[in-house]
Amino acid sequence: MSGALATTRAGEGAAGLQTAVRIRELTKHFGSGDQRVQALGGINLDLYAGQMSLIVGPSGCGKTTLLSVIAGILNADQGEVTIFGEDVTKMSDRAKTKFRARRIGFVFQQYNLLPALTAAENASIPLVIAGWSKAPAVRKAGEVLTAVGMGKKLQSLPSQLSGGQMQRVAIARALVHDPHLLVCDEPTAALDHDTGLTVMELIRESVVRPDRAVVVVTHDNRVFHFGDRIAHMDDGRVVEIEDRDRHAAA
Ligand SMILES: Nc1ncnc2c1ncn2[C@@H]1O[C@H](COP(=O)(O)OP(=O)(O)OP(=O)(O)O)[C@@H](O)[C@H]1O
Repeated sequence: MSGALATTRAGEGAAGLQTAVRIRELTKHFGSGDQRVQALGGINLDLYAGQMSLIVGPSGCGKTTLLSVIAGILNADQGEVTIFGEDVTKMSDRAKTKFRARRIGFVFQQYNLLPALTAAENASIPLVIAGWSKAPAVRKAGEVLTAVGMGKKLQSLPSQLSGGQMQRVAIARALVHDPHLLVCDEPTAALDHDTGLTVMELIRESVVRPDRAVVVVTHDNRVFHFGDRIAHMDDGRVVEIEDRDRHAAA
């Protein structure tokens, strides 16, 4: 597909869209002394609601580190990350865990399904963690699984599913608690090309709503065209931002 493409310098914003993720002067190092590695070297980036944003760049440039800080899994050294107006970098670990459970959904390259649980039970986990009792949680998970094309596999175990089907279960699990932000780390990396495209389409359809945002880390350039905003990273920095008008005439 093709659409109008605008390239801006890192840090510039797009007008008229609600900011979902606001990142300012974010730094992160690992190790110390000779082993010290700068993973993030002062990131400034805005990602918008109603959009799918991609974070791309060469191996080791800091993509997963950035996604982990956005998702509140990893603490930054310095800087600020606000998610729909809430500053995760200022939260206590306890508050962050609660915030994550309520507001964020996760999809990873590895599906991380529990092998002894059915598809519906796996997808219900965030609701059970949020305090739902099992029967309504599994029922709700069944609805979301049906919406992602897995209605006939609710009782299947992960070992009975293909990679693409397992990723659909993982997507249903990520969406079941109706998060505002969906973060995906290489969601297509373990899938063949066509299945990868279907999964990206599904993620896009499921989350691109005015009050929701999705951020995908990927090195798979075959899925770049799904992005509304593409942040290119190199050596711990955002070096270029592409904004694509998906509705523009080809
Ligand atoms: N836990 C860690 N301990 C030490 N160094 C780390 C750790 N995690 C990441 N790094 C280093 O930080 C830098 C950024 O890593 P990161 O995993 O964020 O990159 P990436 O762009 O996601 O790479 P890839 O595409 O290969 O997954 C790399 O130099 C990496 O070796």
